[in-house]
Amino acid sequence: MIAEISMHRLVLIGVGLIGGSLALDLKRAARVEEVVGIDIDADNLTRALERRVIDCAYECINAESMADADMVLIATPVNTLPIICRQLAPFLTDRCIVTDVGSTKQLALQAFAAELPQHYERCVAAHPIAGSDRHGALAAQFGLFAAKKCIICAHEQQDKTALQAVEAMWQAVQAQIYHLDAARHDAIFAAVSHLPHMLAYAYVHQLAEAANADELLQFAGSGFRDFTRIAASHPQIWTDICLANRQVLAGLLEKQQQELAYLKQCLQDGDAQKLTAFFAKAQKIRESWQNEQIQATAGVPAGR
Ligand SMILES: NC(=O)c1ccc[n+]([C@@H]2O[C@H](COP(=O)([O-])OP(=O)(O)OC[C@H]3O[C@@H](n4cnc5c(N)ncnc54)[C@H](O)[C@@H]3O)[C@@H](O)[C@H]2O)c1
Ligand SMILES: O=C(O)C(=O)C[C@]1(C(=O)O)C=C[C@@H](O)C=C1
Repeated sequence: MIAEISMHRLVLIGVGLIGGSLALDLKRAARVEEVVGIDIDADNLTRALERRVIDCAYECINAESMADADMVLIATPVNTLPIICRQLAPFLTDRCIVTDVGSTKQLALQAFAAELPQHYERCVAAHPIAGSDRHGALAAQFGLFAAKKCIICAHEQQDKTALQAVEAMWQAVQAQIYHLDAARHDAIFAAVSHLPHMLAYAYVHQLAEAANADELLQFAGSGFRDFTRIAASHPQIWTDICLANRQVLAGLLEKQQQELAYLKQCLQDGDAQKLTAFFAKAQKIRESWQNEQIQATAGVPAGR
């Protein structure tokens, strides 16, 4: 059992879907007295204040916005981490913890090590496996992380109390903590998150490039909706993720082409047996994954 967390001031950099949702839950659970929001989008900050996601707003990192921070949570596109860490450096007190929520973790650890060497021990790389295709402060919601996994990629110089504080923060919003090495994390999420996003984007492009694209979209139903939901995700967020993980991802795209080539061959051969076997194997895997998800979330209060 991890100790409870109680913060006076949390500085949230990037007041969007993930950072905003975490702020809402921490405030509701009375684990933080004040959330300071920093974001480059002034309109987004206004919406965040209106929705009480944050208590005060700043458009830049400076002595005033960073004053008395117990923890800094970076929830911006992953490519912004190095510059944000560089900007933070002069304002971090010894006790302040720095953490992030980015979808790729080797880049986060590299940014912490390169830009915050004096503070590296108190930098904790984390990644909640929860989200949606929406973005910005208006998308922030209560209960987003309940019964969801949160991966922590601790490093070799990790300060134990900083690690425990970040674990306690995610436990306070009902996330389940898992630990992974950063390279392993990036390889896993290339396969189960980044690749499906690229495939959904590619498929939407294939439709859009057809001569009768409007007609195709007019008749698209729930199969189209379910397969392409994630193609509505924020372009900058996903450009950064895919580029940060490009090596593993390129290999997986190559493998996907082999799967498609196999399917094409089955069609050309009119091989119903092979096709059915292929679909049946996928169906079984998908069904058992779904059953495990249902069991894992059993008992989570409704409306979360
Ligand atoms: N969307 C998901 O499903 C999901 C899930 C888990 C983790 N993540 C990770 O969480 C992070 C945030 O994603 P999100 O979905 O909340 O995005 P979002 O677009 O909802 O929020 C990001 C916010 O960061 C702000 N921002 C961008 N650059 C900035 C900068 N240099 N300084 C300050 N603010 C800046 C944007 O204006 C925006 O308000 C990303 O690193 C992403 O990889 C996303
Ligand atoms: O639900 C979605 O829309 C998501 O894309 C969530 C999702 C995922 O791929 O599972 C996206 C990125 C993350 O880093 C974690 C979760």
